Order: sequence, then structure tokens, then C-alpha cells
Amino acid sequence: MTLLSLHNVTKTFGGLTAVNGLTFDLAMGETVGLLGPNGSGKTTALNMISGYLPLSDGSITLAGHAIGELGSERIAHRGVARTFQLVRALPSLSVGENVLAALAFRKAPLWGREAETRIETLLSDVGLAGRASQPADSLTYIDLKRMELARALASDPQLLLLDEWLAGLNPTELRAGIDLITSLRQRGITILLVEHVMDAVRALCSRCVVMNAGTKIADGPTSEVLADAEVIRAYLGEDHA
Ligand SMILES: Nc1ncnc2c1ncn2[C@@H]1O[C@H](COP(=O)(O)OP(=O)(O)OP(=O)(O)O)[C@@H](O)[C@H]1O
Repeated sequence: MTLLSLHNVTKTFGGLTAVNGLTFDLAMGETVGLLGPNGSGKTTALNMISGYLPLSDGSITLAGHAIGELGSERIAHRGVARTFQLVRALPSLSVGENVLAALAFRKAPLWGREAETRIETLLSDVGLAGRASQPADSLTYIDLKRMELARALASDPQLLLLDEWLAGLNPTELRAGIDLITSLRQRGITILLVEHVMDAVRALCSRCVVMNAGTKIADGPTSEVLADAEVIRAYLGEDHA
């Protein structure tokens, strides 16, 4: 069953077409990579799916309902959560308070004892068990990313958009990060993953959509897409095709 559907989605900034007629579907439970060289429009696509940017043209549906006209809060309430390329934490608060802020903005907000229990579960799910009282600004980079993921999971999303969540991790952290995303996939969360770390893409994504200069140039099984001459050319230049 299709969860997310983009049809002819387009975004222009003045004279620049950042996303040009993007069309693809995500099936319920799929983990799909959204790939492409720098500046190809991946983050702009995530921004439109999550309602942070209005569409210039086209349509987006979630479980059959049009969401292209809704703002970010209403889209979040329909079960779409995301992480950002640059982690958006509240550094002056504790780890638990950061997650509490996300629980408070859910469609069904949680407070008090119920919230405390949920915070512990969420932190445990992302590998931060028992760390609720730690100041957020004392976290290492990977733990900050784990906390951001806990905040995204606070809304019990059916669709999770990860924008380079694995970027900047060392090999050990990367392994842990891949395992963590795998555990989310096993829980049935549908994931759209913008990622440049190809080992992670191979490990996590059965399918990839590739963009270049705003346009989709490939969509298919990961191994086929990564061997596609046009994709290799887009990433590495003419000499490598
Ligand atoms: N708010 C904006 N205003 C004007 N131009 C923008 C804006 N956001 C993105 N762009 C432009 O749109 C194009 C696509 O950018 P986008 O960030 O979506 O690419 P990307 O594929 O996510 O790149 P990266 O892999 O480097 O994150 C770029 O040329 C970028 O400069």
C-alpha cells in the first residue's frame, strides 16, 4: 500500500528550479534512499514533504490525503517526522526536556508522569537510556543526533524523513547508527533517507531515488541504481561513466 506519493512536485526560488517535476511513491514500511550530488534538490524535497516549504507546483499525498497545502505542524500531526541536516536542539535544556518539548507538540500531547515514562522509552530506543537529566549541550555529536531522533520519534511517526542523519560519524558510530535505523525499520516505520554515505545506503535501502539538478534521474533497486551510468556520471563526472 502506498504511504507517500509525490506527483510532479516542483519548487522554484526566483529563477532557480531546485526541484523539477519530482514524482515517486513510497510504500508503507519501505526504507528508500533519496540520493544526488550536492545541490540536486534533496533537502528542498524533504522541506516540501514536511511542510517547511510550500510547493510551487504538483501535489503530495500521505495515505491518500493531500498534504501539499498543509503547514509543517499539521503534516507532523498526520504522522510525518524529520531530522535536520544541522541538528536543531535546545542546548540550554536537558536531554529529557528536549524530548519533552517534542512530546508537548504532539497531536496528543503528553505531560507529567506519562511523559516521563515515554521520555525514558524514547531515550532507550535511541541508545540514550538513563541520560534524561544530562545537559543537551554536553552531548557528543552522535548523542546529539540520537537525541534529535528521539524528538522525531516522540510523535510516533508513520513516515520518518532523515536528512543526512549519518553524516559526520566515525566508522564505529556509523555502524551503531545503521543498526539504530534498522531497528526503526523493523518497527514498521517508513523511512526516506537523504544520505551521502553509500555504505549506509546499501545497508539500509532496498530502493533509491536519485536526483540531479532538481530532476529525478533514477528510481529502482539500490544495487541497480548505484551501477547506473547516468547516476555515476552525476556523482563523479563524465570521466567515470
Ligand atoms: N531557501 C532557498 N532559497 C534559494 N535557493 C535555495 C533555497 N534552498 C535551496 N536552494 C537552492 O536549491 C538548490 C537545491 O538545494 P538543496 O539544499 O535542496 O540540495 P541538496 O541536494 O539537499 O544538497 P546537499 O546534498 O548539499 O544538502 C541549490 O541550488 C540551493 O542553493
